[in-house]
Amino acid sequence: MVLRFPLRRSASFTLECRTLFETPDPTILTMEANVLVMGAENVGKSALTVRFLTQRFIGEYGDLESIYSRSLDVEGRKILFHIWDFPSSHGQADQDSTEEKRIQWADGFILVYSICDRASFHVLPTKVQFIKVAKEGQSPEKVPIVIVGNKRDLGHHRAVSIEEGRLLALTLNCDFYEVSAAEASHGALMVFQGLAQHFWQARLPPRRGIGIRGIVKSMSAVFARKRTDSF
Ligand SMILES: Nc1nc2c(ncn2[C@@H]2O[C@H](COP(=O)(O)OP(=O)(O)OP(=O)(O)O)[C@@H](O)[C@H]2O)c(=O)[nH]1
Repeated sequence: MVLRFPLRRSASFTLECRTLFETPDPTILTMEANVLVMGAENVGKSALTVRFLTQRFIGEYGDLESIYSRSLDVEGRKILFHIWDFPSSHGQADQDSTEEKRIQWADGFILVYSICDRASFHVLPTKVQFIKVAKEGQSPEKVPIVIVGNKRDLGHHRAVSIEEGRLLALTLNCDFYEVSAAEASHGALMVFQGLAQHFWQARLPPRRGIGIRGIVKSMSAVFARKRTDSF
């Protein structure tokens, strides 16, 4: 299926998007997940999203709010992402009233900052806290949050070191990537692949250890069989 998405400004782009409904093979495991892209203004939220959707960097993205979809194959499993890209330039009042709604919609979060903009880095702890409060009652494993330091190509304007990014992510129990949406596609892809791994993990039933009872049971079964075999 070829989906046509409105893009910011007058442009539009065409995306080859194979959805779950076109996957007749029942042996392929599939799932859907909603992802919210958050962060301060101008950090590259749209650039990262469009990179993941089209592998392209188009430079200017305007301020259209959109939900995009793309499916991704990860280790033989298919995941359909719905990605809500929200421009931070929208009014603060509007943001406050609808942010909670967007957070409730989302299964996972990408928090973007620019490595050249320290203020965009400083807002992250508050955002993470806001998500955790809104998603209270759900275990952190089920609500993955990824912190992404964007604009890695602008190293000469760097205001946040990679170590600071890593440390913050560690402190907040989030994954961390530093990428350049402008330079390459693999950074955006890694971010979504990482999220996909989390979603699959959360969906798998918790692994139970065999336990002492299980070991005793298995050993008894083996010895019982041996005794029977010797008759
Ligand atoms: N050099 C460089 N510029 C980038 C990168 N990512 C985005 N930009 C530029 O940064 C500016 C903002 O990018 P957007 O993707 O519109 O940022 P945004 O966070 O969606 O901005 P809002 O919609 O205003 O919230 C644009 O001029 C992009 O071309 C990057 O990795 N490197």
